[in-house]
Amino acid sequence: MQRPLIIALDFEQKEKRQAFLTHFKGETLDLKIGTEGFYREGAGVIEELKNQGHRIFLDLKLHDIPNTVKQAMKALASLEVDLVNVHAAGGQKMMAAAREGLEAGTLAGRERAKLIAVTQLTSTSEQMLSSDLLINQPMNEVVAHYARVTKESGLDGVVCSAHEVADIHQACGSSFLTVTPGIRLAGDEASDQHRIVTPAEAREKGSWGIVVGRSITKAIDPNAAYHQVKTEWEMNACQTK
Ligand SMILES: O=c1ccn([C@@H]2O[C@H](COP(=O)(O)O)[C@@H](O)[C@H]2O)c(=O)[nH]1
Repeated sequence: MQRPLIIALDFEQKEKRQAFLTHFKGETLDLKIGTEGFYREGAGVIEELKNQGHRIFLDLKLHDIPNTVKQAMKALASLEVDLVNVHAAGGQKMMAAAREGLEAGTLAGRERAKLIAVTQLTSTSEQMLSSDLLINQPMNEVVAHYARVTKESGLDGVVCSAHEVADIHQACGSSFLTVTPGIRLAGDEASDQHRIVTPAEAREKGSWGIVVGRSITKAIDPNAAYHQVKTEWEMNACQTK
């Protein structure tokens, strides 16, 4: 994956996911399978999408004791996806164990999947951080701290909102990966997301990759919406060169 625009394939039925992809015949995509799709369809969905040539972010956000996460990552490594993740809230030992498991499960001669950690969900607001999680620090400082711990644990990057990318780059260096969901085309509903930006803003703020679900999957013309997002995301890149 190179500065990917990742489509979140969140559908309540396999048939709906498959119908959605008919809008993209002949295009190679960066796709995200999350808990909804993986719990329903199992590993078969990964195989199907890989056979079609797509690159995969398996977004299961593992969060458990270190040994359990290590063994789960070892098992997930056999799926040979491109990007996997854990929750940074699991702590340094858990994240280091995730990396060990991923390395142990990656076949010799194959490239290890990139491993990233969720800092604070993009559906979490500053107010929720303090009232629900009892974290009484500003969001950008909390996210930058989680990113620092993630880097010290040997991971490749984090999931965050684009609003925190500058602070993460300052704390961890600009080559540390920042994958940012919470992307909306101008005028689209935020729904359950709180820390949102447009694709152009994400690029301006320095996101490495963006994750886009409903702005594309719920669009009347998903292919047109995808290319609108892609143009905003890439056009900006040319301007900032
Ligand atoms: O902090 C996070 C981590 C993961 N996600 C996932 O990204 C997509 C976003 O979907 P939209 O429809 O564009 O809101 C979804 O699959 C989440 O599970 C996130 O939003 N925030």
